[in-house]
Amino acid sequence: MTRHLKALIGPSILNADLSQLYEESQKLLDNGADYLHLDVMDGQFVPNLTFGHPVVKCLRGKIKDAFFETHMMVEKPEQWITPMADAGVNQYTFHIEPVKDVIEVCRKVREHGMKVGVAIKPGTPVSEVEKYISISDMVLIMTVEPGFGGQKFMENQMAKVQYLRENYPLLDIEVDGGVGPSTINCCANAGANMIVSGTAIIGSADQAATIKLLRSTVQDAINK
Ligand SMILES: O=C(CO)[C@H](O)[C@H](O)COP(=O)(O)O
Ligand SMILES: [Co+2]
Repeated sequence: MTRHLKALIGPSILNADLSQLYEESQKLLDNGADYLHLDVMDGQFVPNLTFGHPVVKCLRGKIKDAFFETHMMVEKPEQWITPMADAGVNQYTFHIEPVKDVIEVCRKVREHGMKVGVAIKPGTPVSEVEKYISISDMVLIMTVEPGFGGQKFMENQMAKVQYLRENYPLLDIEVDGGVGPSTINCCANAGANMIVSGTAIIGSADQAATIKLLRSTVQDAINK
């Protein structure tokens, strides 16, 4: 049976009211989110600090079945594989830039029963991540400099998405950073099928309608 690409919308809770992390997360899921994108920052790989596995574990304690993707913007991703797996993470997406042995990290993530995502910053060539496609489940192409939500979308990153889609038709390709109704068309046309959107969804007056718009735009492009 041939695998078909699906349009999946994974809101980032980075700019949500983190004092209401559970309520904000549940609201996104009630409004149709396909998965939750949890931005983990260590203040070293990026100049910002968010939360770690204890918070993810608490959230999993209240939200039993949703798909959790952690976006690991950390200097030592190998250090957090076991704690995040124990916390109930489904997909462990890490940046390859600080890692010496990416293959070993991918292997360890899978050994812990999580799906593997490999991520690159805007300044990293797509050839750097292409090497790891055969041992990962998804590629994340950052469309902002990682570290903060609410930044301007970097359209010049679409060439990487287009290259990957043309060469790997069934690969899950995620974009993350400044994605919303005004930028979704170029993401969909370039070939992204997994969409992280934070500010545009969190700040939306109608989250369900925004999620629906993002998903239908991408699914229409896939079906073309
Ligand atoms: O990884 C991230 C920043 O490093 C966030 O996931 C991303 O910024 C999403 O938020 P927004 O849609 O507001 O840009
Ligand atoms: Co992110």
